[in-house]
Amino acid sequence: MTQTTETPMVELKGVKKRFGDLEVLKGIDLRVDRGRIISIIGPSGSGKSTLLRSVNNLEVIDEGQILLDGVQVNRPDLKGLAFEKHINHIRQNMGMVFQHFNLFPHLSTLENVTLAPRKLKGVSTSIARELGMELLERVGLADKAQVYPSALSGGQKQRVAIARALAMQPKVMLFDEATSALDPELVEEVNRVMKGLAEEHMTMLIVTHEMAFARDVSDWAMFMDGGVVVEANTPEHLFSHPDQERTQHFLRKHLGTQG
Ligand SMILES: Nc1ncnc2c1ncn2[C@@H]1O[C@H](COP(=O)(O)OP(=O)(O)OP(=O)(O)O)[C@@H](O)[C@H]1O
Repeated sequence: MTQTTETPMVELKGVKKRFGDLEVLKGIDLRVDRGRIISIIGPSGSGKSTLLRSVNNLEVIDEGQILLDGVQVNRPDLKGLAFEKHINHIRQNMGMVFQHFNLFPHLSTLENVTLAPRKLKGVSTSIARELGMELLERVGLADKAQVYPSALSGGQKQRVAIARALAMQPKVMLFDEATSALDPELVEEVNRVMKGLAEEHMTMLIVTHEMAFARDVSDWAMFMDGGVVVEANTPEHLFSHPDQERTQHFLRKHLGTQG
């Protein structure tokens, strides 16, 4: 990707992570400029989720550096409350969407969206509701504001989860297989919302098994295998004529059915 002198929105330098004897990330470098969309693809177990979860410190890395807009996320020098304060501040700037929506079942759709701005940012209830309704409108669910999650389809739940993540007005959105748990007919409605964010130049890191979506939506695509970045390039290049045999083999298997 063309490098600019601008501070990257997200930067990883030599990131390593192990679980016991298993080294899952073996020194990852990545630079994501403002407004860019990066998709991360690769076989199951290659470390994609661990990488994404490390970005907002849901996994604590063993070595290397992660920076958000120039501010170091991992801070092994900070302990206890000082670290809690630091990481809470960082997380306010990152929206994360998981495979399983993790909505609060006892809160309405609108309350799910307004909770974090009210509790973490001290936004007044009326302003939070106004913003919440705008976001529900944006994901096409304004008419479901008063409904509880149990009455929503998987695709609708995921769209609420996206609205909830956007409510903190994050600098970057992280998507960890956001459509993997959905029935095929519900995938498109979530993809549409993600494409809308891409058009608005939201910075996004997307871990996905959907090759066609990754090819269409991202500015840069990264193929991981065995905890390393095997190959990274524009989606046009990576998906059409990958340089590495491992990438070719993976895409032959996956694009054959989805492209
Ligand atoms: N908390 C954990 N404790 C121990 N091992 C873990 C933990 N989380 C992940 N792993 C292991 O780390 C490796 C990478 O997992 P990760 O979930 O990052 O892969 P992935 O590429 O996202 O896979 P998938 O596409 O199946 O989600 C796997 O071998 C997994 O079993």
